[in-house]
Amino acid sequence: MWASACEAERCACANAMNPSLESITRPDPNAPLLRVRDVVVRFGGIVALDHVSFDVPKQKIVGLIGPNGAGKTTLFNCLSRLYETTSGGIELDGLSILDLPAHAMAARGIGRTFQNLALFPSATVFENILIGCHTRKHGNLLADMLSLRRSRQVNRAAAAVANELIAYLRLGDVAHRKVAQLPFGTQKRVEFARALAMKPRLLLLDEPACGLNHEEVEGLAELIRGTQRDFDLTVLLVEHHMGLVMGISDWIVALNFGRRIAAGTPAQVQASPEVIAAYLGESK
Ligand SMILES: Nc1ncnc2c1ncn2[C@@H]1O[C@H](COP(=O)(O)OP(=O)(O)OP(=O)(O)O)[C@@H](O)[C@H]1O
Repeated sequence: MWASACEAERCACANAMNPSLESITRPDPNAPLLRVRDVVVRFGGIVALDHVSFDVPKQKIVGLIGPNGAGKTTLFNCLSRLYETTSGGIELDGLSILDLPAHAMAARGIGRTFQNLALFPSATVFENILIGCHTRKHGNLLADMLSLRRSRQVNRAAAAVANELIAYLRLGDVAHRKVAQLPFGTQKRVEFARALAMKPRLLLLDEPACGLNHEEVEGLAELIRGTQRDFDLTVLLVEHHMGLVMGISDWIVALNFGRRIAAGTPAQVQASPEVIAAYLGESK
């Protein structure tokens, strides 16, 4: 929906800094958006991720599965820069993210939802989504503060994006209600909208089906597919709900005890003896 605008904005910034950089840094359109290479994370004696490697191709939905304690959340936390890797590399569009702080990830194009919602419960739906719009902003803050006109323009643009997302996610009826007063399924849609407000290229969804009923999970599958298409998104999805993850993913990566045990299409991964053993509790 607006990925091309983001790309143009990014190129304009790069050219303004140094025109000669454009030819050097021009992204390969066929390269994966995300590369995870040989990532190790240790917590004392626990090896949460053990030399994990995989790619997430542009504009695909990739599911990350594995039994409890497999290392899925640890990997998400590395991608959000909430955890440090012990070793290995993570690149977004060919550039390492490992030297960036967590607060820079939205501007870099990574948006995220959380397993246990991370909304502001006493703020309204509109305000929560507006926060997402401002989270991504990476212009010249001092110049904006000094210019009332510019600041008004920025706020108007953010409000327009928030209202667009409220309409897209059919949240119009509750736009000015406090999030704490809303059912859990609706709160999940608000968190989804807030993540989209950051205009991510890579959207990380952490167990979006958790706590939803059967009907809501069906709606969620349509929402993820539709959003991926309409916003040209690349999605990495951690999910225990096998019906959802197998139904919507183009590619699946399976972890167990911190190791990658399978990667392939949903059919290939479902047939993998290592995956079957891991879910039956037979794997080491
Ligand atoms: N901050 C931490 N400190 C110590 N150990 C941790 C920490 N975070 C995760 N671990 C450990 O790392 C391993 C992987 O945990 P992680 O939460 O990543 O698994 P998961 O696949 O997300 O599990 P679940 O599906 O239950 O959420 C587990 O053994 C866990 O106890």
